[in-house]
Amino acid sequence: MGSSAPDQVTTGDHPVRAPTNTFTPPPFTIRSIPHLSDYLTPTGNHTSGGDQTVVTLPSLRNPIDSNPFYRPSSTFYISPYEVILSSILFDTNNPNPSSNSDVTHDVRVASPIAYHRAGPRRIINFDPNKVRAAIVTCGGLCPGSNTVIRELVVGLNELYGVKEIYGIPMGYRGFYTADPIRLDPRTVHDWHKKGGTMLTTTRGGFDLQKIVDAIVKHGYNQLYVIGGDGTMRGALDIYKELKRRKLNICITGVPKTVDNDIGIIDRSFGFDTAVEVAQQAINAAHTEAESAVNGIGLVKLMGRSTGHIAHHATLSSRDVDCCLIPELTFYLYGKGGLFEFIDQRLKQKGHVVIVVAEGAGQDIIAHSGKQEKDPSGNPLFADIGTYLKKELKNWWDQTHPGDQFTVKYIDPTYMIRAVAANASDNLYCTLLAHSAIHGVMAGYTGFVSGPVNRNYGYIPLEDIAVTRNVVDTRNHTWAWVRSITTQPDFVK
Ligand SMILES: Nc1ncnc2c1ncn2[C@@H]1O[C@H](COP(=O)(O)OP(=O)(O)O)[C@@H](O)[C@H]1O
Ligand SMILES: O=P(O)(O)OC[C@H]1O[C@](O)(COP(=O)(O)O)[C@@H](O)[C@@H]1O
Ligand SMILES: [Mg+2]
Repeated sequence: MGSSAPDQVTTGDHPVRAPTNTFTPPPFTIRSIPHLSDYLTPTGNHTSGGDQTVVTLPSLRNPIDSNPFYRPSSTFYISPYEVILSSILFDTNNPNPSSNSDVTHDVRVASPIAYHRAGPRRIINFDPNKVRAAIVTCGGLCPGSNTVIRELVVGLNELYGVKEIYGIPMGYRGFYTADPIRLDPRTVHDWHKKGGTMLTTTRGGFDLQKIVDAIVKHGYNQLYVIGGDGTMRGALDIYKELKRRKLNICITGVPKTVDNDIGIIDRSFGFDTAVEVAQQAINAAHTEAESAVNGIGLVKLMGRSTGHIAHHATLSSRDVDCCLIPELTFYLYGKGGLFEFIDQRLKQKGHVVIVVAEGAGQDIIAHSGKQEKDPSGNPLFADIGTYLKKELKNWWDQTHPGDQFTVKYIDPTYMIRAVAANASDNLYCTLLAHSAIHGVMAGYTGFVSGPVNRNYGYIPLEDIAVTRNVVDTRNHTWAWVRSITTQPDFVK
């Protein structure tokens, strides 16, 4: 059988050798981080709500200067001029990629955003002896939350000498319903080895005025909020209210989401750990399917509106025949559908492993009534796993009556997030916590810390609250999934 020759390239568009030339990157826009001095005068008198109050923002040398463990070098402190680019890919042949409609989804952008670099500042705006820090965890569990809490407590104490640190139980509602827990390095010393959150967490209960009133009542002046997309939207509201009331209180977010659905940052902490634990479920499904006659191993993984865990678990495993995520529309019956693919795969190798994200395929499940929501307003989805299991059996009975067939459905749900962080997530949590502390001690507020192109930056809460990180099914990593699984693209 003769092989056909590849198409001849006749244009000069794709030179064989990489061209070298000079290239001027497009201009980038620097995102400023809110600072207390935006609405408080550093040294003077200040009017607040009709009352004459004196607000002083002290300018102090960073106490790390005199910390015997650090010996800061000339490059130790981060200057306000150091920034990180959000996009580090450029098409040197097309400086204005957004003008090309074929690449509108491309990460190469005409005008990248730049974020300020995270890290210690030479001058700080808090007297460590007057800091009362509060730490709260909100939303679902995520491996590493306890590490972030631990490192916030230890970092505040050991880097800056802060002594008054409190944990807020029960998430946002805990500000106005629960007694704070005093935290010190001894209390938290082994928390990085524990899953969950030692502070406890809840969904819902976000009452802005009650929360801010409680913050004022307790005299907190630094707020560290660990949570996901919902929590960050709440933190933005708190920041705006603190600013409206002209309060000398900083708030920062530490982005936590096992689903990895927060945008701008490279990935969220706990995600790596969750993908690692998901391998155990996929391995079990593979073993069960392989040992059966016409065996199907079906694994449902977390991922409410994004399929990152399923996507990465599939790429890591290599045993998966089909990966279904919320970003991918699919159908079961007919040509090019899931069941046709499964039929072919069973004939080829006798078993099939399917990984499905919990938010996938909601459109194919018949719904009755209105969408249920959790106390935070997140949609509560129908169980795609049990639905697929039932439909698979119906389909098989109709198309292969009497033939052996087994579906083993594994739903590890909370097992992938209710674990302690792995080594790389633990390290990541430490850097996040320290970045947050350095920013707040320098008077920055309304920001989150996170890795942007592998450098830690400060990103305004305003930006984080509106971005979402979804799986791009048009890019190379999804193409890689398809090449591993050879699953259909479900285009009718
Ligand atoms: N749009 C919003 N504005 C203010 N608070 C919110 C918003 N969305 C969620 N929250 C609050 O943030 C907290 C956590 O939200 P949730 O969506 O459950 O988890 P996560 O932050 O992990 O995504 C809850 O207390 C919820 O009430
Ligand atoms: O049953 P719970 O605790 O509400 O959590 C379930 C949800 O939590 C998640 O892990 C996401 O949680 P967050 O948005 O809080 O990070 C989803 O994948 C899942 O749907
Ligand atoms: Mg969320």
